[in-house]
Amino acid sequence: MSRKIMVFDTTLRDGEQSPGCSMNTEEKVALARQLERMNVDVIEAGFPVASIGDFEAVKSVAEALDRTIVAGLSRAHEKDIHRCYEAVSHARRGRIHTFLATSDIHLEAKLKISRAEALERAVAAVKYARNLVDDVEFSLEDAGRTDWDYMCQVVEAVIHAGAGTVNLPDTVGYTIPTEFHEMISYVMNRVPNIDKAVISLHCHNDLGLGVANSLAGIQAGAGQVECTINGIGERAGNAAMEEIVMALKTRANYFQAHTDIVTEEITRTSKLLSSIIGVEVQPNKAIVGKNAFAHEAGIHQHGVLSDKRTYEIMTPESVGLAKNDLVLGKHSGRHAFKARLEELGYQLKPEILQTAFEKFKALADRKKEIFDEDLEHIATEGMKQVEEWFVLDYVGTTAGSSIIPTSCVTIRIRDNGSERLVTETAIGDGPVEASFHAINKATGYMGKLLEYQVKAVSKGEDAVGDVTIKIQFEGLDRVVTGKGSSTDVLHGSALAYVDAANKARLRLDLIGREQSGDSEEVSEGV
Ligand SMILES: CC(=O)SCCNC(=O)CCNC(=O)[C@H](O)C(C)(C)COP(=O)(O)OP(=O)(O)OC[C@H]1O[C@@H](n2cnc3c(N)ncnc32)[C@H](O)[C@@H]1OP(=O)(O)O
Ligand SMILES: CC(C)C(=O)C(=O)O
Repeated sequence: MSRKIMVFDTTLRDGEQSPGCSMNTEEKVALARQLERMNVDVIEAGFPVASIGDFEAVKSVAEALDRTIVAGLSRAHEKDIHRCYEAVSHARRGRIHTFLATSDIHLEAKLKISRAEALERAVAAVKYARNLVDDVEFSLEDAGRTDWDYMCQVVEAVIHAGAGTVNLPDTVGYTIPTEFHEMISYVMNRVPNIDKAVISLHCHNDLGLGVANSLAGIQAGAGQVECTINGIGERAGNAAMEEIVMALKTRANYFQAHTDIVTEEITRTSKLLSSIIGVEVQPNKAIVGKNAFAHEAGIHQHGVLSDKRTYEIMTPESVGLAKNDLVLGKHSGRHAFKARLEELGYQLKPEILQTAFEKFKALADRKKEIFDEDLEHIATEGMKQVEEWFVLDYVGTTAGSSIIPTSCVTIRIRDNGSERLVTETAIGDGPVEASFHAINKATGYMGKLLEYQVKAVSKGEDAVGDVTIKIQFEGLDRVVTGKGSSTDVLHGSALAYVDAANKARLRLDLIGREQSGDSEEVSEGV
């Protein structure tokens, strides 16, 4: 008999902890909808006490979903748990996920409390959460380095206190598969009330073993696995959902376990995430890498031509790689546009859809054919939803082998209902850098370029170039991602930089409001 394994997706929480992978509320909701379409069982949408923006995002995801359980994370503190409750209570099915570290290194060096005190706090946190909601998960942070007998005591106590799910994370990716299998088996066999809760796994990838450990834990009897799309997450990332799901599907007989994930949605979800965070997966990444189903060598090609099963252990179609031939163009209307976007996983609000449709028409006038990549790009642009204080009015550059690259920009600055135009000129090592310097001068926001990526998002000579940049602005606590696109790379780069400046301005505004205790509803844009 095949056991059902619950899939707990934490792309929007642990995944978002990857540097430069922050998402705004609109983006989180779009991804959450796609995750629901994929049929994940639980979506962890954020850490509500962390900021007003995170709270709003969890609340909005909770409101947007129809059937998936929406979880929020909280420390083992009443204030955190209550804030989490305020956000997840908007879901049809809300879960409070609370945690406390249990390894001696974390207890002694970080929390500075004894094992007995940690046990007491864990139980108190679960009881407090259970008074608010029925569905409570407790995580023993750094379980991978926790003493096994103490771990069993904590697991037994939190189940007794009302936790329906108990998570045993390998927080720092320290364990190896055989050892992790033994650890989970130990807990499953020793804890007397273990059948009253689902045991969950949450494996990090510091030694590249996140997926292997997750599969070992499933074999040992765990009923829930926590993971992220594309394996994004703190440090080296989390176990990649697509790899776990396809391993269980491809080796179903071996594992005698399955998930309810609609695997044909995997590619679409992976691409949606990449386009939101501006981070591509490596070409040789299992399941979702560009080369995952490509065959280059003659012997392989010969084999595949004879019978695909010689070199393919799963079909590209099973992960949603089937080619779509529907081409939209300038004669297409709103219905076809909306329908295709929905097929691609984008359900945009009517006002965003209208702007996206206008952009699509403008692009269709310039390009012969519009491909899915163009549509994905337009939809992602629409989801940015960042209030625009700065709008690029003009950018012009001069460059060549014997002139110093110089750029002139005009920025429209909107503030409190008024508008003014500011024009600045600057030089740089290249034309792109010159335009960034000129934008710094015009906006007054001084940024330093950390990463620059340009990619043709569609096919043909008239392809749209998608520019993604990561900028560290002075006075800002995090790196900001800016995106811009144009058939002209210099124009796309300037648009990306202005986008980043708008996000920096929004973030500084948000920090100002949090410091002044103003909890008026805002959504975080970076
Ligand atoms: C393994 C994981 O991924 S855990 C999740 C990690 N994610 C995050 O931390 C993102 C969200 N975090 C935040 O926004 C902030 O850290 C906050 C709002 C939670 C706390 O901010 P601050 O109050 O400024 O505290 P700071 O982050 O500097 O330190 C953490 C504090 O929480 C305590 N703490 C850490 N884990 C827990 C826990 N599970 N339960 C209770 N307290 C905890 C630490 O001991 C420390 O306490 P102290 O301030 O009394 O020394
Ligand atoms: C809080 C828990 C689930 C976590 O993220 C970890 O241990 O890595």
